[in-house]
Amino acid sequence: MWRRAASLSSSIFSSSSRRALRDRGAYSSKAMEFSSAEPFKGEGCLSKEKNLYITFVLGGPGSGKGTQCAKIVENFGYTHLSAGELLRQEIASNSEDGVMILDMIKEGKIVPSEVTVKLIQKGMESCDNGKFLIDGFPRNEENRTAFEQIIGAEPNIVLFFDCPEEEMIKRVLNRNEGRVDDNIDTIRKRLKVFAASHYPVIDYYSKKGKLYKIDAIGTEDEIFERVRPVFAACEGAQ
Ligand SMILES: Nc1ncnc2c1ncn2[C@@H]1O[C@H](COP(=O)(O)OP(=O)(O)OP(=O)(O)O)[C@@H](O)[C@H]1O
Ligand SMILES: Nc1ccn([C@@H]2O[C@H](COP(=O)(O)O)[C@@H](O)[C@H]2O)c(=O)n1
Ligand SMILES: [Mg+2]
Repeated sequence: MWRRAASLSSSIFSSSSRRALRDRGAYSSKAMEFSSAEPFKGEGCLSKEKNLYITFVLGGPGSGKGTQCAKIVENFGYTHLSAGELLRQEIASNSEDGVMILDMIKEGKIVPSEVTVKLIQKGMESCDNGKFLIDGFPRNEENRTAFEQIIGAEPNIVLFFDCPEEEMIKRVLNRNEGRVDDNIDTIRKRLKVFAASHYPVIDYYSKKGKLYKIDAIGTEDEIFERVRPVFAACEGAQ
């Protein structure tokens, strides 16, 4: 059974699971420093109603977050909430914030955290499942602290897809899904924003022993074989 986020942390992994993960190259040396359970604030309504298991999925534009999330959903029964996709749906619904969000996305900027977290909250509340992949979030420290304050929870684990810029540019330009930000000018802006804002977030979770850094070069299946053991270890610990 999935337990309340309060009682879960990377400490749920047995030492043999940790060894197996390390041997498969699923995480960096920093992330190998597992911390003990963090106190769970649990003030948000969600945390009182559901047993939560939250994974944040990080990585630059085109690093393959969405692609790998689809495989995690298929294999491990998570609910996938992509922050970018929730924002695009908000634009499509002609909501009050739609025009502001579209302008930010076209410029590769990060939308004010309260807007994004409220959309994530709605997504989490409308779902019976408590196992969430929150993709493309948090993009910066403001996102991270807003989630803690509004949702009242922390992630159990954080995946970081590590991909060179040239590869990310190539993948985004080949994506062909009609996204307004899949053009070279916006990609360059998004990469700048990513470079300027992601490190403190990664560092924060690394120090907490929650970070799994995944080498995002290879075929989609090869990369998933690096991701799989992270989730298999969680299942084994239930
Ligand atoms: N390992 C891979 N090798 C080659 N192409 C890939 C790989 N993984 C994903 N792709 C392709 O690269 C593109 C970007 O992948 P994806 O949409 O999963 O990235 P993302 O990290 O979610 O990007 P964004 O942050 O822009 O939403 C897609 O067209 C996808 O099919
Ligand atoms: N936490 C976030 C996530 C996304 N955005 C905006 O959406 C754009 C697309 O996001 P993807 O994850 O789908 O690549 C992104 O460039 C941002 O403009 C955001 O503001 N905050
Ligand atoms: Mg995506």
